[in-house]
Amino acid sequence: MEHFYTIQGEGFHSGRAAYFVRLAGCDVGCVWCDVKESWDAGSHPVVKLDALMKEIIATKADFCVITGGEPALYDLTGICSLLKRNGIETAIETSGTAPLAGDVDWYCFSPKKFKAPVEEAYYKANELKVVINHPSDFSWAEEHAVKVNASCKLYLQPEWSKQERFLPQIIAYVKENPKWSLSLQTHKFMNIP
Ligand SMILES: C[S@@+](CC[C@H](N)C(=O)[O-])C[C@H]1O[C@@H](n2cnc3c(N)ncnc32)[C@H](O)[C@@H]1O
Ligand SMILES: Nc1nc2[nH]cc(C(=O)O)c2c(=O)[nH]1
Ligand code: SF4
Ligand SMILES: [Mg+2]
Repeated sequence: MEHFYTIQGEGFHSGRAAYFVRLAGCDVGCVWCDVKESWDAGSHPVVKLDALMKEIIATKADFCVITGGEPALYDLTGICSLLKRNGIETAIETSGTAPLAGDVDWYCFSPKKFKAPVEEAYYKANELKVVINHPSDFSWAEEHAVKVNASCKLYLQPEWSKQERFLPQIIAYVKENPKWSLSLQTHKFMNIP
């Protein structure tokens, strides 16, 4: 759908320079999704992998985030190995609803109520990032936290349009449950992609 060099705004790698590759197509359908225009893969142009790699390598990026849409719908073996061969670390942002084909260095798992994740998401996850959109999402987040591997980092991220309502609750929750950290979509505050 689009590709751009920016700052990772969310989660563990927040603040780090990152080249984003956003693949179009998603079958999850979150009501609050902030990139609904990514859902229809057919409405975006196909980009050749070698051309994309040239654009990435032309920057100083040492980190590439593959997102979407739902990037795990695609076989990412080729893009991941090309990035690795060029010394670029890879990360994926995924709802974990499809098994991942491709070797990534960082797996950010953001489960959704709208479609159940596959079991491999729980052991592959380096980071569990749960969007808080309803008071019941705190206990829902805990249901996933007990299933992820022991070294997985845990984040709660307010749904962007409900930040004013949920931020105080997330702050109080993280203070009571310090295994969780707060993740904000800092790129939106900075008005960068
Ligand atoms: C747009 S999604 C694309 C990757 C993948 N489909 C997923 O959901 O993880 C990227 C990240 O943005 C989060 N996100 C999407 N819409 C959001 C919103 N309105 N507020 C906060 N986070 C949101 C998702 O949960 C996910 O962690
Ligand atoms: N700067 C920036 N950071 C991000 N982290 C995750 C994003 C995503 O949409 O997957 C995202 C995004 O769209 N922009
Ligand atoms: S899974 Fe990700 S891209 Fe798909 S609708 Fe949900 S937030 Fe949007
Ligand atoms: Mg985003």
